[in-house]
Amino acid sequence: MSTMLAARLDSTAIPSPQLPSPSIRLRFSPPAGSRSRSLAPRAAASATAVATKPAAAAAAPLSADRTVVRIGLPSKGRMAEQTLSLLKSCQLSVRQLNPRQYTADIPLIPNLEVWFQRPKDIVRKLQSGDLDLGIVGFDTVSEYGQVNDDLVVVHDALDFGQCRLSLAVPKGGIFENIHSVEDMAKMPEWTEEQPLRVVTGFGYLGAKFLKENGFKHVRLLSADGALESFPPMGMADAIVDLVSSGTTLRENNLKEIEGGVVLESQATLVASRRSLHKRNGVLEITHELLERLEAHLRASTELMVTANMRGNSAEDVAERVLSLTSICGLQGPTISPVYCRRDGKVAVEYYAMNAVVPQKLLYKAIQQLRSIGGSGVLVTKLTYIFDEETLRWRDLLTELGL
Ligand SMILES: Nc1ncnc2c1ncn2[C@@H]1O[C@H](COP(=O)(O)OP(=O)(O)OP(=O)(O)O)[C@@H](O)[C@H]1O
Ligand SMILES: O=P(O)(O)OC[C@H]1O[C@H](OP(=O)(O)OP(=O)(O)O)[C@H](O)[C@@H]1O
Ligand SMILES: [Mg+2]
Repeated sequence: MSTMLAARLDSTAIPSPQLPSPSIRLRFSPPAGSRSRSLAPRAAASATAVATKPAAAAAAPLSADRTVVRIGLPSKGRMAEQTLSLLKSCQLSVRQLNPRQYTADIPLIPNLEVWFQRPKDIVRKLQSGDLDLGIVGFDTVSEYGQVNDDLVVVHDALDFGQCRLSLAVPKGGIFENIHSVEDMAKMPEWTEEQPLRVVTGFGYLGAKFLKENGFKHVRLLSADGALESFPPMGMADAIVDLVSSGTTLRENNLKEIEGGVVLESQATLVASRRSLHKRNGVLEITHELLERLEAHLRASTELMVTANMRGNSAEDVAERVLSLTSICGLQGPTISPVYCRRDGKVAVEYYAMNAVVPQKLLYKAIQQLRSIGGSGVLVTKLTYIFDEETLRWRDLLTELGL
């Protein structure tokens, strides 16, 4: 049975399990997709800031006697495996000698210690100075990262754990004709005596969202899991929970409504600002992680295609290849002669064409290459595409004032 706590939402306080006072600073950066997304958590709630930082939440001092850098990775749940697999794809395999141990290492980065922790504890330990870096969902960073503004989202889109924090209500009954948050806030059913009961594991974000959307009479209930069962059981009117495929909502006769997305989330790499500034090695390790992650994720949607083409010259082959819509390469295709021996002499009859092709255009590229005389087409996966510079790194330095 889930634990359940109740909090009343009034016009001044935003309850949060970890906040000593209702004065909270919520810091969202610009939406992902923009050039400056390196420090940019994606937030449907794009609003910046509510009030000031609570004095009691000032950052704990950094322990100077720790020389090793620490990264927190999810110890369990759906993100644990995908985090390890992403790191492995970047040649950063995590070596855990004993599965019952909470520590591990990454042989390629000797000064980095891995700590397996629950996602919310990763955020808390970043804030307390016990961790320097972490991989967690943006939802968790946003919910538990409000105590101080020490957290920096270094990579906002690690391309797994995609979900949204959303308000959902029963499909029928009093909600049958309710299709938007606006409609819902105006429902006459919610009174001081009988407030809207919303169950959520996201007390801070949920309360903030409801308040910003004009809900006056709300009773916030906190629960750990199976939130979707609360409305059908009559224990709550609505939920604020994570949605991915929407299956759990559907199976429980719940629906999302227009304007009800509180936050878009996916896995992020987060760092402690103080560690980046003050702890030896953190900035360098963050740079390497960021370079590898960004280059790997950039490469993950592309394939390298090599084909042999008959031609009179490299230019002749290039002319034909450049006429294809599916092959553009990074800077353009590379065309190089394939040497063979003819009548005792070195000759060139074929040229090899190399180009990076978006995965979704692969089949079209092969058809088009064949149509201009391409043969022996080889397709290889790419591990990395390193650009001239890592955009997120530049943004991080700017954010840190370096
Ligand atoms: N259905 C989902 N699809 C994709 N990502 C999700 C989904 N649910 C949660 N996530 C992401 O994965 C993170 C971890 O969720 P997970 O369910 O593994 O742990 P938890 O809910 O914090 O713990 P537990 O379920 O054990 O109480 C979430 O913070 C969120 O970022
Ligand atoms: O939209 P869907 O793809 O159906 O996913 C949404 C469900 O996933 C999460 O639950 P989880 O599986 O983590 O179980 P939990 O409630 O125990 O956390 C979330 O809390 C939803 O219940
Ligand atoms: Mg869960």
